[in-house]
Amino acid sequence: MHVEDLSVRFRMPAGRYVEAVTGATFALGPGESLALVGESGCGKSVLASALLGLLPGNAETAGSARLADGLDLLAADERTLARTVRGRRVGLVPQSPAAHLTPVRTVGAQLEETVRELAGTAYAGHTTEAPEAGTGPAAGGRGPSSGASDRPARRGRRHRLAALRAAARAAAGRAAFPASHLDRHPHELSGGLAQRAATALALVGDAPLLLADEPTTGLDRDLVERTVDELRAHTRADGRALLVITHDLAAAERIADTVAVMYAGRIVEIAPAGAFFGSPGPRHPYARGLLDALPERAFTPVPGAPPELGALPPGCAFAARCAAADPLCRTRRPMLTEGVACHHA
Ligand SMILES: Nc1ncnc2c1ncn2[C@@H]1O[C@H](COP(=O)(O)OP(=O)(O)OP(=O)(O)O)[C@@H](O)[C@H]1O
Repeated sequence: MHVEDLSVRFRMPAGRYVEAVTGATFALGPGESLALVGESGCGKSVLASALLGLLPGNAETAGSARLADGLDLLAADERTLARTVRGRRVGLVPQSPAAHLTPVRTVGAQLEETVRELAGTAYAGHTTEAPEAGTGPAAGGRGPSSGASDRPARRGRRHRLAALRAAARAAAGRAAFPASHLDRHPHELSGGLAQRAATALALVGDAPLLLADEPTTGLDRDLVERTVDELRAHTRADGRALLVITHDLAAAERIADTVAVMYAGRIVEIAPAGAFFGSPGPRHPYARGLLDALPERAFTPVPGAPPELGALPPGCAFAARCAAADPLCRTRRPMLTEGVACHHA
């Protein structure tokens, strides 16, 4: 996927705008994983929603987000997005698996339904309770179990059902969800298994791009690591691209090839994960501050708070919190140049 100059703003009353995302540019290839990190409210989820065509009515977008086959996600109409993008070209690993799964249905049933929806006609009719054409009373008064002429139809139906079950089991297997738990409801699952069930749903359509929006929120550290490792494995093994949106830098370090740091709606630094988390480290003062705030590092929070996205300052949005800011920073916005948007990096 190539995202070029993607911007999203929300129209507000009295002609005001909230500039949620401005000029985001990045590329993501097969087998690669990019982590988009930043504090709450910096525009990460809005960017994800833009890629899936899930923005509310007051949103205006600009720029492009092209998939390898040339489809621009920002320009595509709802019908195209619903029929060919969500689940098929872009799989979504949700923020809260428990909320994403339907509580009253077993995991197996949900997987089968997703397989059927995404596969279209291949499994059509498997849930039809009525007898198939030529087998019911209206077709000659014979019950479904009588006569020879209905056998091929029933065999076909049984075959489709078996194929559907097999496809659902295969998806569960790929997400390491145990087949023995397919008949359980979401509330009968541990947090880890619920996460795997949600990942299995995201993998059903075999989408070449996975989008994971805060996939580790609310999980304990062990589970974060397992979830992240599993997502990473799906990317590496199958040549998928993975876009992970997270405020969890430890998870980002574990999963990403590339890190993009967002601040106040803009990507302020984009760097290979090894250089960012290791040596020479981040170049943007905000990115350095994020790492220094980690308990295992200096444990020193970035002072102050980000600006309102509806009232951004004219210069660098981070200037008010930055120890190195000078008059240039307060008046002229730094552009992203060679991976960093800072006058002093
Ligand atoms: N429909 C909307 N109308 C106006 N502003 C909106 C709308 N949706 C989101 N925003 C604003 O866009 C900004 C970015 O929000 P977003 O949810 O993308 O942040 P985030 O970085 O994902 O934060 P979090 O981690 O808390 O989800 C926020 O200031 C939010 O208030």
